[in-house]
Amino acid sequence: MNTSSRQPASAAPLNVTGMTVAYQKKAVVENVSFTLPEGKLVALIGPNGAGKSTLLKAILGLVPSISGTVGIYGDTYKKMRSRVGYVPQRESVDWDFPTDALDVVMMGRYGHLGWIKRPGRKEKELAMNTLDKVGMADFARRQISQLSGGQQQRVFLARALAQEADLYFMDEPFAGVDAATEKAIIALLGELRQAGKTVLVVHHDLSTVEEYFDHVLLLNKKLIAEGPVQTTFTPELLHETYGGKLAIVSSSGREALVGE
Ligand SMILES: Nc1ncnc2c1ncn2[C@@H]1O[C@H](COP(=O)(O)OP(=O)(O)OP(=O)(O)O)[C@@H](O)[C@H]1O
Repeated sequence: MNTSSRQPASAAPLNVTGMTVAYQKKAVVENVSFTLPEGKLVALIGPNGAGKSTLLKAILGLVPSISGTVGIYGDTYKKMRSRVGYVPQRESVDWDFPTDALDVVMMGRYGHLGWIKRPGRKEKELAMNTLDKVGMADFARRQISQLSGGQQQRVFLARALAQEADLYFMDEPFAGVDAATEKAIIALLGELRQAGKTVLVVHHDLSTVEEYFDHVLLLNKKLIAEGPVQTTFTPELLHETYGGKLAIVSSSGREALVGE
């Protein structure tokens, strides 16, 4: 049996080693190394300016890194692109771009289709199904500029789902969404985990980390710690990550941790 072109079954969804990224020669991500376990929901947390978005973008080759390697299922991102889904930060998207919700979701299928083939009925159906999943089927033909912030976020999640990726990166999917959208996103994350997908989420609300996530990466330019939430999301490591910017408050009898 020729298995030379196959990846070992044990290759981790994501393996980053020695990642350093600088803007104008100033390092904002420094020597970061970690491996993500398969089938987990992982929170990437740290104070404003800690380098969270930059780290995601460097992994995806959207900003250049000074040093470091990225392995995705044991291969390069370029080769594994179709297995990766990315939900960018909402502010980084040009919402005036003249396109409707359904077309945005169909863009998620291009990796499967190649650029030459035009999406057909099957692709459209799949895109409609994912819009339906995020409660946006009625808005399929609405221009994205005419959607609310939470609706735009749902459309981008639908696009990532339509990609049928195995490893997802989401940059603050909960930012500025209402309680219903937050619930919808959490349900989706649960479904992805159920299906064995791995999801790395930049997250700000420390009070929900324990409830939503399995695993956590604590970043402040350097990686302070990473591991299961139970052993890594500790007051000591959070203080180390956030420094004086962290306040601990009591909420419903339980100690909750609040970021900036
Ligand atoms: N294009 C850029 N050019 C120069 N500096 C940048 C650029 N993008 C980000 N930075 C700087 O790099 C640092 C890390 O920014 P980044 O957006 O990665 O942090 P973050 O942890 O995602 O922050 P936040 O939680 O506020 O979104 C910050 O000091 C920021 O000002």
